[in-house]
Amino acid sequence: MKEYQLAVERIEVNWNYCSDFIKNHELDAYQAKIHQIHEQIHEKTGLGNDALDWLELPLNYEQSIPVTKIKELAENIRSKADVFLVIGVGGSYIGARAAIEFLRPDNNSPEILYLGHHLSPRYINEVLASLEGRQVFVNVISKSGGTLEPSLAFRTIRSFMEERFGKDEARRRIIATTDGEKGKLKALADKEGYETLVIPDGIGGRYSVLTPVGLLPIAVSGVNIKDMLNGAQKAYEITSIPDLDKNPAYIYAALRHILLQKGKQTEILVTYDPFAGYLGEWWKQLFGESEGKDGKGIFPTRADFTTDLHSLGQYIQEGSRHLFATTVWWETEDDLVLPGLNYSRGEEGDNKSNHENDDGLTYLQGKSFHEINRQAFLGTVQAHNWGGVPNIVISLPEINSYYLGLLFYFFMKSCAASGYLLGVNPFNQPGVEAYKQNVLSRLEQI
Ligand SMILES: O=P(O)(O)OC[C@H]1O[C@](O)(CO)[C@@H](O)[C@@H]1O
Repeated sequence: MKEYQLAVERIEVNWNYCSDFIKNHELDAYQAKIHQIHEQIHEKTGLGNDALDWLELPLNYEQSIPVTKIKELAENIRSKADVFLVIGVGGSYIGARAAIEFLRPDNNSPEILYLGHHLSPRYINEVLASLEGRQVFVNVISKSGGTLEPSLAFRTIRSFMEERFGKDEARRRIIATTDGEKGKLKALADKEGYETLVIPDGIGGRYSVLTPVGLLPIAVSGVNIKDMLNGAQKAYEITSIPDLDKNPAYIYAALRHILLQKGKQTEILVTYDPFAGYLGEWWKQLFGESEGKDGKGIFPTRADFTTDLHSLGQYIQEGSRHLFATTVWWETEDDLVLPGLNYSRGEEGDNKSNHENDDGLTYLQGKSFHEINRQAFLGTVQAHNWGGVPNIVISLPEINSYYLGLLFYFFMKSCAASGYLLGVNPFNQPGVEAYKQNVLSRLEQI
């Protein structure tokens, strides 16, 4: 490999700001291993191979996903609801929230609220209060159908809905997204006659954003889910090449693995847009649950720049050197130009009263915020690199559903390869059970 970047279909992975830490011959040495991993993923012969049904999902999505049904349900909800309540935790809500908050709901969208992702009574009370007097529709999402937080939230909301709308009308307003056969939620949905959407077998929560789990809420927000699936389809194409030097998902996996071998045990996903916060949360679950096992794995965390440069920036520049960053940079057309301040508080012609450069920022007048943000990004990756923090940069050309679908799939594919590079099963999460069992046994005693 000669360059420090790989651009395919306008997604670019750039490791220029890792050059003090990664030499391209080290990357080249991953070629054979990546070929082997590619085979394990695509032939489904590796660890956890029964959970790889997300892999080809975008390829013929019209066959594997009930897109028309999802769109019809979404249109019905959009025409009737003031509030759409998404109940779920982890992979059963974060992907949808990431897309909705990043792409921003359109004007015809109901307000979208989230429940079932924690147990705080203050929060639940506030959501309940905000439903009063409004038309409410509910999507309860749980693959297992028995996770504590969404189950408790759904019981609370069922009680509210049945009291408020009557049992019959309540059941017309509830959609359950769950397993096609098993689980308490499936049994309840059958008994009550709720509309159901099936989470395909062989797809774990954190790999499910492009299934009905994510697609119904995303469609309710007004996003074109076909565009998103088309983006994922393109990502399938460009990440289904076994060659490391042509496949951006494998490059990202190999770069992370090299950095881990060099003691960089913490990865910060950096974005420069506060609407990308849940995208970072989705990425955190994806990599955290997939890799953190058997005493291995990079600890994934996220930061929102430039905001967090004023809190974490000091540590990143000069603290313990166990960090690397992955910046996701998006081009945007949604820009704003820094205005001038051509006012005068005194008499016309009175030079003393000309305050237009009071803040010393007139040199930036007429410049766009996006360009200023870009300079902040470029200045920051360089400074952090000087401080011993390597930076991988992933760039995308536009903020839209197509490129978000592409990015979701890119990360999932990369994560599968990353897990195999580490030698772990990237599709299970046995460690989550310990806390769950412990909490449940305590709850039985209160
Ligand atoms: O969809 P479910 O079964 O409620 O699970 C929600 C989340 O909980 C976990 O099982 C871990 O607690 C995640 O892997 C999953 O995304």
